[in-house]
Amino acid sequence: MNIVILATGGTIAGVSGSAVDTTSYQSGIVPIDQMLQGVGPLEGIAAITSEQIAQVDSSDMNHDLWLLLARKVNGLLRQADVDGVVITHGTDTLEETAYFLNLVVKSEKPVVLVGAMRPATALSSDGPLNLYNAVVLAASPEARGKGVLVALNNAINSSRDVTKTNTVLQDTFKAPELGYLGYLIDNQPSFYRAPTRRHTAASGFDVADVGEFPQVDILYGHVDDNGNLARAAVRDGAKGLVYAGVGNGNMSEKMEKVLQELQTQGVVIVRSTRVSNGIVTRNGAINDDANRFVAADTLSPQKARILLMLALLETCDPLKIQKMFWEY
Ligand SMILES: NC(=O)C[C@H](N)C(=O)O
Repeated sequence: MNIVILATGGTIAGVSGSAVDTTSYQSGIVPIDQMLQGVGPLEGIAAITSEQIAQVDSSDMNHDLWLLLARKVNGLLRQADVDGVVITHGTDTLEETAYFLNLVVKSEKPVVLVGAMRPATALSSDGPLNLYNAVVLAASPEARGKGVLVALNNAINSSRDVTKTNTVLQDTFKAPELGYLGYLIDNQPSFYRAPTRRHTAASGFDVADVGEFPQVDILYGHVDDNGNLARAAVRDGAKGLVYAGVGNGNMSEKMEKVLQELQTQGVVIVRSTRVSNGIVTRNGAINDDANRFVAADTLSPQKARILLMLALLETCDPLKIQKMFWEY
């Protein structure tokens, strides 16, 4: 088995002043070669090559790095001598990079994102075992065809459904409503379910020739929202807006009027929710047919933004985009 590790930074490569300091440290310091020295047992699992793609805190992840990663991963997975890819990443935006790649990687071969909650210098750092498990997963036949996976803390999650649920604890990556895909314990991945939505080899999205994405902004719903930020985003060039509404993607009459007005100017409006569980149903709380809005299904606002960015490369038709939100 040949596994390539692409390193982008994060806490897994972080350094703190003291071994018991697990929140004030600098992310993205330790190079991947050095990180691998701490994971000796990997030798028995796969032949590893690695490349440092970036060295950032994942709050500084950006679309240019996404495009670079997508091309890199697609190029590697086209090679017959590469069996899978592991990407080390900060945990703050790991779920976004993972879902983006889930939509644009064109291969059935495993792609696994991994990070850590404790810096590399901490007592009981979770990085080395997480990295080891990610390589085990990427080298396993069970991970093929499951889309881009997220593996931390012995749990395997689908990139579509996973989210960071706790700011500081190691047990943070979960798919609270749809559940883990499986566990990875003692070198053995055990899958209990598989993603049903289109991804990777079955995805229609292709970013091979994309230079930049249409601007899509997220707005957070709250009581007495007067729509000023929505208008400002569009003045700033937004072609799409994701509204993290209340409840079932709901909003006040005042906000609905603002978004209707922006929709008639050609801006695509997706209704997601600030609630962490549940589905935003079409024509549920709000009449999407009449407003020409799109319902985000179970995608979180940050994942809805990614799907909308990719969708807008192909169409501005809200009904076609709605279909994508039901398929991906
Ligand atoms: N645990 C982490 O990796 C958090 C860090 N701030 C990052 O996302 O890069």
